[in-house]
Amino acid sequence: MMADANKGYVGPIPPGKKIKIVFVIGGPGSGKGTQCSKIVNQFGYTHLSAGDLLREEVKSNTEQGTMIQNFMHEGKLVPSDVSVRLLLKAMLASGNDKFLIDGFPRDEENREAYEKIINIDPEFVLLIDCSREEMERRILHRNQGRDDDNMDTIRRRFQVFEESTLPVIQHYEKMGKLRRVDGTRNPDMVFEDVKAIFEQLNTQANQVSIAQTNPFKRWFLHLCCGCFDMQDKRD
Ligand SMILES: Nc1ncnc2c1ncn2[C@@H]1O[C@H](COP(=O)(O)OP(=O)(O)OP(=O)(O)O)[C@@H](O)[C@H]1O
Ligand SMILES: Nc1ccn([C@@H]2O[C@H](COP(=O)(O)O)[C@@H](O)[C@H]2O)c(=O)n1
Repeated sequence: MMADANKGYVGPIPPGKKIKIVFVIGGPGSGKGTQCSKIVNQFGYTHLSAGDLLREEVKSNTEQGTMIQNFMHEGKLVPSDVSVRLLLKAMLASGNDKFLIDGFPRDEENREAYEKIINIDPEFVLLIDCSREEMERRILHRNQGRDDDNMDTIRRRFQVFEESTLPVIQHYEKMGKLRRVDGTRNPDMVFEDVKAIFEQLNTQANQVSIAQTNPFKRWFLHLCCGCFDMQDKRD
């Protein structure tokens, strides 16, 4: 039971502190970063983009930075232990207890490394669904000077999404953790659906905390909405 006792706790984060993780995934240019900024403003999460953390590391001019740059230039996935450790470091530095992890996990290896190193079950996985033509159009108009926003690399990034990320999506779908939104509409319309998903999570969390603190309300909630059995998995 030792491993279970540590499950969910990241390094010096005190045991008992509840950490909320939401993964945000979708194809390249589907609007993950755009929706994450809106979620941060409204719901107070810390936004950690795996791609941004890797781009920051490239700027460090270290051997690891050069290795990362080569992978990114080819549109390939950087070895998972590198991206997971960058995420862990950023989580520890943030002081927040709610994280949006954007662009992660991108493949089964990412997911397994996360489960080995961080191992906090995501509350849910938000999938921003978008057609390939629309994603391509957005990336080609993005104009942020990204080294990987060129046609050759974009093609490779789409291939990685279709071959490696789809199995991760299927995994979370089977677990009942996937929340899919139609990302082809304008950003505010997409956010309406995203907002509803986060509000539902808050409502569930409130019901659980009321249920845990007050036996009468616990019984009452049981009668009203059957949430008596809802348990925080990490308790
Ligand atoms: N719903 C939308 N409708 C139209 N344009 C959008 C929408 N969402 C984002 N965009 C634009 O499309 C481009 C890509 O968006 P964004 O960077 O948020 O996508 P992403 O999924 O994070 O991309 P990547 O995976 O390549 O980092 C940006 O220029 C952004 O302004
Ligand atoms: N889990 C990840 C995420 C990203 N990468 C690399 O970064 C590139 C850009 O990612 P964006 O999310 O910013 O589009 C991506 O093409 C990969 O090269 C990664 O390796 N692992």
